[in-house]
Amino acid sequence: MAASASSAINLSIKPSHTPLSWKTHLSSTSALAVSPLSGHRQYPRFVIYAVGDKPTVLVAEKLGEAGVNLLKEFADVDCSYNLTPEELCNKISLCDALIVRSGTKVSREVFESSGGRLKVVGRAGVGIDNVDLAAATEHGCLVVNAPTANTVAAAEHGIALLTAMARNVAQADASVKAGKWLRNKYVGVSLVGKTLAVMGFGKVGSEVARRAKGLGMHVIAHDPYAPADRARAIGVELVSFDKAISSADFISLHMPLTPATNKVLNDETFSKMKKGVRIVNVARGGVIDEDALVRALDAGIVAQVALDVFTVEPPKDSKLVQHENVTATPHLGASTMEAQEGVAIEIAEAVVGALNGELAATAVNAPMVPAEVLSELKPFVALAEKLGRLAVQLVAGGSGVKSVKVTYGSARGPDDLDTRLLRAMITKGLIEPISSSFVNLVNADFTAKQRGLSIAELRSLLNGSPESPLEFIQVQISSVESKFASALSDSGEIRVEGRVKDGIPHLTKVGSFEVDVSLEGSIILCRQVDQPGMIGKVGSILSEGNVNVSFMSVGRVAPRKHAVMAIGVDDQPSKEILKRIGEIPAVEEFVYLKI
Ligand SMILES: NC(=O)c1ccc[n+]([C@@H]2O[C@H](COP(=O)([O-])OP(=O)(O)OC[C@H]3O[C@@H](n4cnc5c(N)ncnc54)[C@H](O)[C@@H]3O)[C@@H](O)[C@H]2O)c1
Ligand SMILES: O=C(O)[C@H](O)COP(=O)(O)O
Repeated sequence: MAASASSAINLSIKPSHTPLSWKTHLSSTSALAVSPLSGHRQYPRFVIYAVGDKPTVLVAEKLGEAGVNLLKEFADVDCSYNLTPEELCNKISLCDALIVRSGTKVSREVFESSGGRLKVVGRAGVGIDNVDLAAATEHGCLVVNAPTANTVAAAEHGIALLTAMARNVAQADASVKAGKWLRNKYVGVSLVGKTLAVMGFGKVGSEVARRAKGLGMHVIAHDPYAPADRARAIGVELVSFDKAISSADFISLHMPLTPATNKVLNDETFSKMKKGVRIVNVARGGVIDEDALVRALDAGIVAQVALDVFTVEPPKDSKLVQHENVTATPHLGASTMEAQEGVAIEIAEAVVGALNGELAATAVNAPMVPAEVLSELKPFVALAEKLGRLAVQLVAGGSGVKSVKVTYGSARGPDDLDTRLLRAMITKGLIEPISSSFVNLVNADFTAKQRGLSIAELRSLLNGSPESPLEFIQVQISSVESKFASALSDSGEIRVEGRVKDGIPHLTKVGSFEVDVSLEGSIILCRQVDQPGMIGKVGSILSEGNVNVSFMSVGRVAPRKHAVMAIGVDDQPSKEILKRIGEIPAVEEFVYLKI
């Protein structure tokens, strides 16, 4: 019985017409592909490769050996470093996955050149500012990163730069090697008791803070999104941006490069800093306006800076790098043996998993669905796509679909049901039969929006056991004509509804007729005047055409009135066979639908 949630329409799930159904043959569900990596769950709808096929992975920057070996167990691996943008674009149409570090620009042209083959970009590291995410999403290409394995390495490099800068290690080393002995020139400053402002209190920032506290520094941090309890646990005060930069003796940058952080250190913000401030940047070069930094160094506002990252790498502006108060390293933050092995394994597992159809835990441009949730939802995900496919094929002149309403009937509360995956698959089912678009979890929302297709999701909160995540999914398409008028609900929308039975998706309602047919193979829907012998007549025409019937079900209003017969068929009936079904006198309308 349906109790309507505040956002849900009030649905009656009490059968209005009793379905009569029997099964002539039920094929077993196809076996799941086996991953070479143990412990990975498989999700057949996203599997891209048939058994025996090997995808090709292009590794465009040096990757730790353990990661390359892992990739080789599953894929043909092409390690080609230092490709020009043109060479990358030329190669990419032969690749299913691409792995890069920060040195390769994965531009829109790369996605456009891939001809739809590129399915995954793996960023062997944290920052994804070198990947055009919008273009990736538009092309249905998943982007994954390796966000944890280089955290400690980056934090250690930040501390190395902080201490080296304070004691002029790099400059003094160069002068000794040049035969000089300048003990008075390279007098440094102490760290103990000084205030360090950590800008960006994420993984690296908090590890830097922890270490700086160990050096006796007073640490404050600015991060609009950081949880206060994490800061409290480390003994760090979270403060505003202005307070952080104006009270710091040292500033260490650890935020991502985003439109909000682009050139966040500029003439105006330098002018708010304490005279003689010292700055470390192991985040991204673009967070500093480099011309303004040279001015601040020349004016003595900034006494020293230590830079691991630059707006353009390698840096072209020798004025900054050559400045005597600048210590520079060539983007070495993640470059320890340990971090590179860790990152390589992290990204190889993510890429192989994604190519195998798993939803990556480190997906950057797709919803992350925990494995337990995924395994529960798996049969409903298949149902969702099939209902989308059926519904759109019922539209007369398919491409006019603009407004779709999806109702999820569930005894679970709205917070316990993540529908993003279901919505994506319904979208895939709605769009793919009527277009040449390739739709997946990554680009489903984008593709729907681009086509002007709006999908409204509603919940029907049911009483009963919440053991199963869903009882039914209903897809309704409004403001269209149907090529099978019986699929229209009383309110004039095309309506199909399905359930999962014994792990298999079933069609359970068409318009206001209750049916029960397993969603495998294809379906013939046929409206007839309910009378004896109809099932036999249709069945024998199909058997004369050598069409194997897998399932039949009749939903009727009342005995001897209208009925809708749903027939599951394994083989595609010829036009002649379909014509003969249409010619049975009691048949009022029929439609053949590919699932
Ligand atoms: N130099 C290197 O080799 C190297 C190595 C690792 C990471 N990094 C870079 O370091 C940065 C941090 O990496 P992470 O792993 O700690 O990432 P993270 O996502 O764990 O942390 C980033 C933090 O920045 C915060 N943030 C976002 N916008 C902000 C803003 N406007 N102001 C202040 N804080 C803001 C976020 O809330 C988050 O807490 C990234 O830019 C990454 O690319 C560089
Ligand atoms: O964002 C990152 O992970 C770091 O900047 C490391 O970049 P890299 O992989 O090029 O060393």
